[in-house]
Amino acid sequence: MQTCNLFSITRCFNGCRDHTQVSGIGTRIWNLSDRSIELQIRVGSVLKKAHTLKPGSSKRLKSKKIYKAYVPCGSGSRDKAGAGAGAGAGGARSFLYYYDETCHPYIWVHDSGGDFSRMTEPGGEEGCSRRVTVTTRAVGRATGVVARRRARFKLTDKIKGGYESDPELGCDPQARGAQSAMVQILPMASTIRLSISSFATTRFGGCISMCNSSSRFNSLRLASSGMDMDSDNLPIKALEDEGLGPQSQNFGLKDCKIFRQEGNSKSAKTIVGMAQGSTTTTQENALDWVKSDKRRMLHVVYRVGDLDRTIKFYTECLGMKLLRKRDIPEERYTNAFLGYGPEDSHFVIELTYNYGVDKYDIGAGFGHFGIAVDDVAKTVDLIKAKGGTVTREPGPVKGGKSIIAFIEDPDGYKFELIERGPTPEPLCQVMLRVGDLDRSIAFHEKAFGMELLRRRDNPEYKYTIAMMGYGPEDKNAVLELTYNYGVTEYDKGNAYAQIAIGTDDVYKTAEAVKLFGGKITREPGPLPGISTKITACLDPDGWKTVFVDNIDFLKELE
Ligand SMILES: C[C@@H](O)C(=O)SC[C@H](NC(=O)CC[C@H](N)C(=O)O)C(=O)NCC(=O)O
Ligand SMILES: [Zn+2]
Repeated sequence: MQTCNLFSITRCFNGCRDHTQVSGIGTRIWNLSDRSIELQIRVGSVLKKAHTLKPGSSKRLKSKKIYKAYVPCGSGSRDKAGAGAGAGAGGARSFLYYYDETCHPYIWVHDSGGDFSRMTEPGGEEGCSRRVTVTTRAVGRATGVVARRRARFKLTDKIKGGYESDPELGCDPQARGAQSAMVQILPMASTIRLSISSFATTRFGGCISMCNSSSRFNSLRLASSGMDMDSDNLPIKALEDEGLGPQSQNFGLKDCKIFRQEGNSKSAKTIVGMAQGSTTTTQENALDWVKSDKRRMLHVVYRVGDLDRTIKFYTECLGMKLLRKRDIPEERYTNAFLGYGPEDSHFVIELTYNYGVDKYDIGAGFGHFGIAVDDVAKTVDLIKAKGGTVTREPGPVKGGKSIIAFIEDPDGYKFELIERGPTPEPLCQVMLRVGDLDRSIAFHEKAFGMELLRRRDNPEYKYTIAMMGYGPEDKNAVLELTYNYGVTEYDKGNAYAQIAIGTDDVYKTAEAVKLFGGKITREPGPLPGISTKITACLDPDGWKTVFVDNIDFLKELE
């Protein structure tokens, strides 16, 4: 875990009271590290500005708005999971809000994926304790507040130490003595999960800010102790345990050399170690959440060249029902949903017909869809009678006992017919080929919260399969991952699109995906034109999954 040293100072007027800045004064961000960093200013996920701060240099950001500043901790660094939190160049590791309407050294509010924290100071008195109310709320992208929680913090200022003057700012901090703020965080709310990383001034005068790969799964961490606000002992305890006593919670500037902190390597290592510990905490929090999230495989999406041709085959040969169709002329495509039961309780197929496109390349990575039938031979006979294509006659699977057969639909998609007793989920498999089975199992367990239901190695035929899903294989649709010995990559073609999975929180889901090595290809938020919140991602093999907000999904079906 690398630390970076950022320090901000802003124009103040007199004493340490909350002021609304005169417009145009702005906030100055210092780079106290020994390497250039890129300061990325975004609104939402849109990169508005990028500034390169050389060591010891600073940049004044003129705004009265809350900024979300991406601060890559070390150029090119990536967080442990290998995915940067932001899309920014240089491997932005975390992004921070800062509030530029206070003349106090900044408590950087770590934030990720849409949490929004605003510090407001109800006009404290100079040099005395003040209450800082931090209101955190999880907001969807411009979709308003999802949840609002409050915590009240007691900020006790002790005026001592010294600012370096900053002629540019015209604010001569010397004139009013320096500031350093002792912060005692007395959380009033027991459930708040807020990640505040801070400028912790070590006993040796260094200003160190922790840029941990923050995520929604963080809890409050001063120096990234990973302490959860829910715990009785406060972060202060963790720091004391590490010999970083109360004085280490200065948010202020005491002894802080503006241009180069003389931080003590020991304390830095300690804090870094704590930060690494907190990354584990973060991952543990994410795992817990992912496992507790209400998830279900909703539908599999793929493209066909003739919608009516496919609908006819699926209904007449495979016994599916046409559940609904939707035409999106402005986007020049039509969807048809087919399955063996209603979408609010069954895994279904979402066909996509793009106007004028009658052929797709299925590629080599897509394997098959699995359909459980009570009599494979009978089904095969029906398909043959309808002129369908049978590519593998009914019989026991090679190296196993299950009776299977393979057929192809009009576009060439393979369907495995699997002989099975009555099941609530006849559409029971999506088989995709992967290049590293252990990597794929771990990813689907951690990032998707799936369970490894079955793993079967077939050395005779040089392949291994793993069944992953959210419930028993005979009652739920599963993702069948197939590894062929020695094959690490497949051409994915352009026909198969993705699986859609339901979730209670697309924002947290996206964070967990990033945390465990997935790539977010569509930031969480509402689809244009409809309010359904989704996020899209790629797994380590490049297979796409879309997560859909459970409540929005049901509203779409109404
Ligand atoms: C468990 C059941 O749903 C299966 O899909 S296993 C079927 C078996 N799979 C493979 O052979 C996978 C490896 C293959 N090289 C591939 O990449 O698809 C299969 O297809 N067996 C064929 C048979 O005739 O039994
Ligand atoms: Zn299969």
